[in-house]
Amino acid sequence: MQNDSFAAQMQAHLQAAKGPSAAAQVEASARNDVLTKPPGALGRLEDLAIWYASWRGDARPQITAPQVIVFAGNHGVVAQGISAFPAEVTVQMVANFERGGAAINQLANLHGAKMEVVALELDRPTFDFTQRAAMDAAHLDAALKAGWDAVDPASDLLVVGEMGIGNTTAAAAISLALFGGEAADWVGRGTGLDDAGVARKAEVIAKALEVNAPEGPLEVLRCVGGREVAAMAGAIARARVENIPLILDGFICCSAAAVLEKLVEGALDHCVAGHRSAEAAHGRVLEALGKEPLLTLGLRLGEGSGAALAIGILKGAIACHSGMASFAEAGVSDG
Ligand SMILES: O=C(O)c1ccc[n+]([C@@H]2O[C@H](COP(=O)([O-])O)[C@@H](O)[C@H]2O)c1
Ligand SMILES: Cc1cc2nc[nH]c2cc1C
Repeated sequence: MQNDSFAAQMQAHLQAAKGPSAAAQVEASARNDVLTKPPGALGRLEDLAIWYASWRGDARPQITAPQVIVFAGNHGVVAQGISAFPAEVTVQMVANFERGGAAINQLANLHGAKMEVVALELDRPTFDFTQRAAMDAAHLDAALKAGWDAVDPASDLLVVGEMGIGNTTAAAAISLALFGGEAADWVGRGTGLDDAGVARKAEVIAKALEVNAPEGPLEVLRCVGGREVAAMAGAIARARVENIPLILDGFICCSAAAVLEKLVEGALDHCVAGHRSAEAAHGRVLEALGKEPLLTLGLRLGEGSGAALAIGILKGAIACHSGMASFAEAGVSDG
């Protein structure tokens, strides 16, 4: 093979990936039509159930093996003063995840999801992307592969989350590069920047794109992304190839996902948006991806927390779809 980089292999896998099962979709829709409820009365839960069934190739599925993966990375661009918190919080929070003390641990436990934490070279932050590319090709490949390998192919639902002080700046730079507009459209407070900090962040991402001028989605990811962002992209791609439905989290997760959609159209068809974060630019990314969020609760935590909360909604949809009686079975008159 001429280009045997992991990134090129991942792209080829995405291009060759199968879609959902049309037969399961037809069967699940037919089942939905005869369940004991007025037509459409379960609203979006009905669409969710049919979508999930078609991706699993099973008209009456169960969710028994959800997986949550939290990727962590450090960012050289923190030297530009773009976060309200110091970089050491990333490694400290990884220890907290490992001890079970973070929000994501509680939400994963609540929904019976197994959770893994993948820390990506925390003592080797990416390069400051206002000076040069954040990663070289080998760094990008290693991070994509770490994400790809972290997915358990036996999972039946995936949530990918992240922890990385400075990563809303990376997500903003990615979004500006992929979708255009003004730098100011894509920056927000992150962990709690003041107005001056947000203005500085806009200058930082504008400079990053001037200095790097990345061309193509994978170059955008390499130049202004980060290890945990690339790992999320690798995991989302693997889930697509394995037909594992995935719930997207906040701004950083969706910027990683957007790289894939720009790379291969339809790469996110196995994804539903778990929530809309309070980071304003997240709503813009969701709109650009055509994804309607399930929840809008003002969360801006990351870690996969909004997506993990939405596991309950998807489980509710599947419990109704697969467990309810039909009109005929229950002896209820239909309309
Ligand atoms: O998921 C989101 O939309 C989100 C919005 C704001 C902040 N975060 C989290 O906060 C961290 C990044 O914030 P910052 O200000 O350091 O760029 C990182 O660990 C993210 O998980 C996450
Ligand atoms: C404490 C803390 C927890 C987090 N979880 C995800 N991002 C975070 C950022 C901070 C600062």
